[in-house]
Amino acid sequence: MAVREPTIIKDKEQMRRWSRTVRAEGKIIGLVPTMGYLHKGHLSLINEAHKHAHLIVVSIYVNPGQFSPSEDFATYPSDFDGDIQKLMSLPFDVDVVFCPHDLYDYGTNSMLLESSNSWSDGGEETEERRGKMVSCLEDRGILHQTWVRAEKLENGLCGKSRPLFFRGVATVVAKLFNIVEPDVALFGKKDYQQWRIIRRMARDLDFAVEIIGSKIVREDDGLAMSSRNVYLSPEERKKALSINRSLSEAKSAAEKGKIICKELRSLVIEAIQESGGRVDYAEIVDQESLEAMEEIKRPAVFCVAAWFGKTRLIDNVEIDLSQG
Ligand SMILES: Nc1ncnc2c1ncn2[C@@H]1O[C@H](COP(=O)(O)OP(=O)(O)OP(=O)(O)O)[C@@H](O)[C@H]1O
Ligand SMILES: CC(C)(CO)[C@@H](O)C(=O)[O-]
Ligand code: BAL
Repeated sequence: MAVREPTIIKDKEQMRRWSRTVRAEGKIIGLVPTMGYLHKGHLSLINEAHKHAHLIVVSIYVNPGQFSPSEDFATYPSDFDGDIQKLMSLPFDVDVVFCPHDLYDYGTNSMLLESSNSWSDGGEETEERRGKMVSCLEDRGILHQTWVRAEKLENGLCGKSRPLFFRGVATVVAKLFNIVEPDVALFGKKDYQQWRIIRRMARDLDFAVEIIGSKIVREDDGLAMSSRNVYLSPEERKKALSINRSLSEAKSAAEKGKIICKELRSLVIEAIQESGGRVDYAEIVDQESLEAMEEIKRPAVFCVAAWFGKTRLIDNVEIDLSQG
């Protein structure tokens, strides 16, 4: 069990002061960015951070910049007290929980924060403006106008159905890096594309942060842990097992020599559809570039997103046939 409760920091200046003070003492800082409602997947990232850093910061922030107005920003699950209890159950101390009220500049439009679906400039809400792609952030009226984009990596997979998602993720992670100034940051490979984009961003923009990807943590029955699993009915949850099951079958088939991606994709798509899921995508892509491939001849990752009822789940499996 942890000995000390984490210090809760809500203010970004205070967060930066804390980091700079401990850095001056020679401490290595590890950051684990999250949106809260912690589960064992998050705790595994924190465990990993503990191996690489002297001090650990866990951020909890549901970022309006990465949700579209039709997504679940307003209802995203949260349980702050439960999260702190889970952190206290770790065999070491988490030093800081950084949970800013907001990370964006709403200027004089702060009132709009309270009501969604409002435009920032008081202009008329026309169909044309509604049709424009906006995140919850723009929908609520902000002064923010600088975005980080990984122009190629963000296009496929989740980027197709969530066109502004990775812009929001990369930007908020860049902000967190600038505020917390960590030496190392941990991301889960469950969100494979996100992890690759953050790595690329850190490299392209010279962030002095080592980005570590951590393996997917699963429930005993194989379902990838995810905060959104809480939305699933017991029946949908059972059906959702088809994702991991079919991905594992596809990996075994590839290891036995079935390397044509079209065939492997059909196997997974059919299994998910038969179980009652709706496939958003099932793609086999290069692990680095995330470009689709026709045959598995280099390290690949098979990524899936599928809907079960109103819940969209993602999962993936790495397939590297050179690993014997
Ligand atoms: N099962 C998991 N195994 C490993 N890492 C995970 C797992 N689930 C989430 N993470 C990682 O935890 C970090 C914070 O993720 P987040 O707070 O969005 O949780 P989540 O469970 O992925 O939520 P959501 O259901 O909204 O996708 C991310 O780096 C994410 O990849
Ligand atoms: C990385 C992240 C914390 C940025 O908001 C979020 O996308 C998540 O929880 O995976
Ligand atoms: N786990 C990444 C955050 C999201 O899917 O909204």
